[in-house]
Amino acid sequence: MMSPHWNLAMNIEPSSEGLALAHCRQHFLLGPRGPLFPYRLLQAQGLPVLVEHMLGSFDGGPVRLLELESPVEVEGCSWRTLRQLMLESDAKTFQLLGYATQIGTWARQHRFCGSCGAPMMLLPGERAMHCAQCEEQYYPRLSPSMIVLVTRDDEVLLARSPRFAAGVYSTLAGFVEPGESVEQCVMREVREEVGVEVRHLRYIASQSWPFPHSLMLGFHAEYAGGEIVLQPEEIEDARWFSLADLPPLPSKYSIARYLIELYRARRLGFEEPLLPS
Ligand SMILES: NC(=O)C1=CN([C@@H]2O[C@H](COP(=O)(O)OP(=O)(O)OC[C@H]3O[C@@H](n4cnc5c(N)ncnc54)[C@H](O)[C@@H]3O)[C@@H](O)[C@H]2O)C=CC1
Ligand SMILES: [Mg+2]
Ligand SMILES: [Zn+2]
Repeated sequence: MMSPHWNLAMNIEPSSEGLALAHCRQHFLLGPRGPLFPYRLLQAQGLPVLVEHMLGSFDGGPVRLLELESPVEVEGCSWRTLRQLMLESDAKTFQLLGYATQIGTWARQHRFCGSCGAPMMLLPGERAMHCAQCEEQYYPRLSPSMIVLVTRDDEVLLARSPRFAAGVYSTLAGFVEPGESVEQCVMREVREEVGVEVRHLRYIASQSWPFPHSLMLGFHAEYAGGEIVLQPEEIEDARWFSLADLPPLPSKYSIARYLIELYRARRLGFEEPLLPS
């Protein structure tokens, strides 16, 4: 597994040196040299900054996040979605942007206490917002989600959501609901989305996924019975594909892709892929 090249370090000395990202609702400001700007340069633009967070260090220098109220125009720059940037970035930049977008989303959504409505303050030395009235802490939100490759010998069950790029098929995924285990979630989501039963779940690996704040828990599961029945609206198509003849697959940074390539490698005796970090 690849290890991160940047470190979470909130206690970096405040100074106007280093780099910064400008983020607003899963969009980043993009300059001629990408999404990372000299901090001083961004500061000088008079941007509508909602909150500022120290993210950590990247290639040895501090990186800050400026969460903006709105995606204002900046000369010579444009706004790009995190999804577009995923396709254009190297792995470590995507990891930094994924982290930044999760912190930015949380910071934007937790300025006021959800219980009493009072303005909140950042807890010193922690990534948490604090309500003094309720004595309540709010940490960044994470949504556990399962993702599963359903297998039947040399075939795998892949599906399309109407949101996918043309031709792309992927594994099944879904959010864990209150009161259920991840294993129960796998069984339920597979039943709901494609109408089949699975058995012999095998946990494979996890991945932080910033769309918008999922923690993906990845499985392989064997087909146990039933015919494919598509869930209306959610699933546009689902089929069995032979490992020798797979359709276009999702991003190389996705655990979906990893789960498929890992199974193929194990069945057909190829070298195993690396888990995207
Ligand atoms: N990294 C990867 O390889 C992949 C990651 N994913 C991620 O898995 C997650 C779940 O996948 P979906 O099929 O979209 O989920 P899903 O099958 O549970 O359906 C999505 C719907 O669930 C509802 N929902 C329930 N709990 C929710 C929550 N905590 N947050 C948001 N919506 C919630 C909403 O109505 C939403 O429209 C998403 O974050 C998606 O981006 C999905 C496929 C591949
Ligand atoms: Mg789903
Ligand atoms: Zn409160």
